[in-house]
Amino acid sequence: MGEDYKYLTGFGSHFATEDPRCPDTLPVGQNSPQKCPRGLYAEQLSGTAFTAPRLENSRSWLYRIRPSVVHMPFIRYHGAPHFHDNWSEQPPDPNQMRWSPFDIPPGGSVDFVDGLHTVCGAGDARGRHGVAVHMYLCNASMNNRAFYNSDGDFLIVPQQGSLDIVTEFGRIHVAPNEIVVIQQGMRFSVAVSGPTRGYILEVYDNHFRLPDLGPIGANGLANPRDFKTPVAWFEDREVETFRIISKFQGALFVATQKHSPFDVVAWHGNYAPYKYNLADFMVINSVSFDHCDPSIFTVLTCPSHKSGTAIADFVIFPPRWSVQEHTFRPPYYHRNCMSEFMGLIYGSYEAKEGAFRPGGASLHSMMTPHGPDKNCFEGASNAKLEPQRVADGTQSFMFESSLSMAVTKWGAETCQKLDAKYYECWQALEKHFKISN
Ligand SMILES: O=C(O)Cc1cc(O)ccc1O
Ligand SMILES: [Fe+2]
Repeated sequence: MGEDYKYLTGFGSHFATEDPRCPDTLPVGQNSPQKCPRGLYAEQLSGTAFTAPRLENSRSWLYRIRPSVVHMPFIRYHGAPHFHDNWSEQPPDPNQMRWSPFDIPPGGSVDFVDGLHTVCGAGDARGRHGVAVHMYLCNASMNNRAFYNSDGDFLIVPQQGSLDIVTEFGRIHVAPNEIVVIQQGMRFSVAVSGPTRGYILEVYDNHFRLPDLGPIGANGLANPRDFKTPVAWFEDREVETFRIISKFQGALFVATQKHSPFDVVAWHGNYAPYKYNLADFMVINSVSFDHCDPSIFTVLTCPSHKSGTAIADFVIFPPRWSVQEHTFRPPYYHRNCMSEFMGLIYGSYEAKEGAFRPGGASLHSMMTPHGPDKNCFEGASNAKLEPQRVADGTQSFMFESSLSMAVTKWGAETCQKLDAKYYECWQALEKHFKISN
């Protein structure tokens, strides 16, 4: 359970950690000694180009029982047929989309990897430019299997059921209302207990970072010290067949080996997975009037080369006080040059209390109009503007991308969750116009 897990704190820190069973394992004063302590192999995992600017440069040194290269050749893997990056399966569709909660398969034989389903995305893994949104819908633990993504990073948002994740860097427990980021190349294995569902934001271009705070100052929003990276943990386990599954150029491959890849006894560096509890987010908002843009709720951002424009932002709508005077407080009506994918962890979302439910989703594509439904508009236009708690007992979020995302065939048809009547929630909005004010 969660209590056994130990973490180091700080976003992007330069960590140094040894499994407590093996102190004094990290080489002192150098990375590649002629012989590593305890007969381990040294292996570097690079998260940026060797020559990336120092502030962005990320890599870690892993001291492991065997180097990762000890595996049989990769062959194609066909176990997760709905997990892909083919964005041309469906004709473009600019309509507002809303999905009912995605079904978790019955029984107990679908693990995290085989339960990956791509909903929408854009870009190209070969060009290292793109974004994808996936659901994981599973009910079984990965058994002698590990996964890594050669194409980009995963930001995982559990919605139902917690995940016990073994990584090369150590063990992470993550529950709904927490997120975990596992970057390109890191091997991990997910154990679940029962029906399990969540969302994944995958980015190809860059790693996630904390947003700049500008005039907010040095503190606020997601604070660096609340990000948690696991301490080193290893197992020295030989098995008949351990499968390493990789997503490479959008396709899945599997290689077998006869030992657990979770054999890193100690590691140091600043390229490591981390988790974050959304309850730790310090919310900033208007205390006078008007509705701030949702960027005030940005937890993490994956920047593009265009200044201030994200490949994808991870934005949350946390429980908070709403105090604005003479203001329409819910989200405004909106057309955006970005794509907005939203999900709900629990509770309801203030702009649409109806059929947007936990484990479901919505997509408002580029320039597609959206905003409060009729009930929300009428209610908020006439509400007494007292200080009020909003979003209590709820947690919704948005993946906002500067890329124009296409919906997969699974997202549009196979999942059978797309609500053809979503548009109706706006049709009853009345004309209130009077030429005399
Ligand atoms: O519900 C949405 O569409 C997300 C959203 C929230 C908000 O507070 C302002 C703009 C916006 O797009
Ligand atoms: Fe919006």
